[in-house]
Amino acid sequence: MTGRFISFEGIDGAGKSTQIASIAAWFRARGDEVVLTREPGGTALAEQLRALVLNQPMDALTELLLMFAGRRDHLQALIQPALAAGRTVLCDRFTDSSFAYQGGGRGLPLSMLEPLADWVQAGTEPELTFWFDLPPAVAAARRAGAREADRIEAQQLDFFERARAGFAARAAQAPQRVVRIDASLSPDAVWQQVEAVLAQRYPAC
Ligand SMILES: Nc1ncnc2c1ncn2[C@@H]1O[C@H](COP(=O)(O)OP(=O)(O)OP(=O)(O)O)[C@@H](O)[C@H]1O
Ligand SMILES: Cc1cn([C@H]2C[C@H](O)[C@@H](COP(=O)(O)O)O2)c(=O)[nH]c1=O
Repeated sequence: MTGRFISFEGIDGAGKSTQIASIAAWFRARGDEVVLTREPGGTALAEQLRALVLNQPMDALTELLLMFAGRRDHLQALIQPALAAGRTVLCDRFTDSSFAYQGGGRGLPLSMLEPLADWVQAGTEPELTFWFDLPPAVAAARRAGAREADRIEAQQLDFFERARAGFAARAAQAPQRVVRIDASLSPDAVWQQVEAVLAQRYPAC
């Protein structure tokens, strides 16, 4: 793997999408070729799975399997070829979201998630993950002003509390990879934190 693989995580409404455009611009200014992508989704097949998983009723295990099925296609068809070509892949959500939402939120056991992550990723892991962290009530207020809720966004606050705890557990397990950003601040203050991490991790040559 020669390119950079960076992921962005957090509960719905944390402000990931708002920051990713600036992050893409930061890497492009350094001369990187940037690929912006997302999960669930990122390929034609995975986008079809996204439409199903965000809108159709299903049980938690089906939801988990569809997330990982889409991830497999996304890795094979888009992420791994882009990394092999030396590109910088910026991915709005990746496997940490499965641990937070299907593990924490839905309560599926880690013993179910861990082997799936191993099989599907086969060693491909983000080198850096920004975790945009904020209280679920603040995120819910932001979402309410922005758009209509999908099947997962329509969950109650306690679901997002468990998902937030799931992200915290992932950050504690991988402190070198996962950087917590205080996402409750203004967009400018959030950007200052992100930019400081980028400047420290990727100093100018
Ligand atoms: N730091 C911020 N302070 C206040 N509002 C914000 C901030 N960042 C983003 N917002 C607003 O909150 C809403 C959600 O932001 P955004 O879509 O970036 O979140 P997200 O993490 O990408 O959400 P999702 O994961 O559900 O797609 C938008 O209306 C956006 O303008
Ligand atoms: C990758 C992934 C995502 N989810 C959830 C998290 C969000 O509620 C939606 C995606 O919506 P977004 O607006 O694009 O953030 O999917 C999940 O539950 N499990 C996953 O693995």
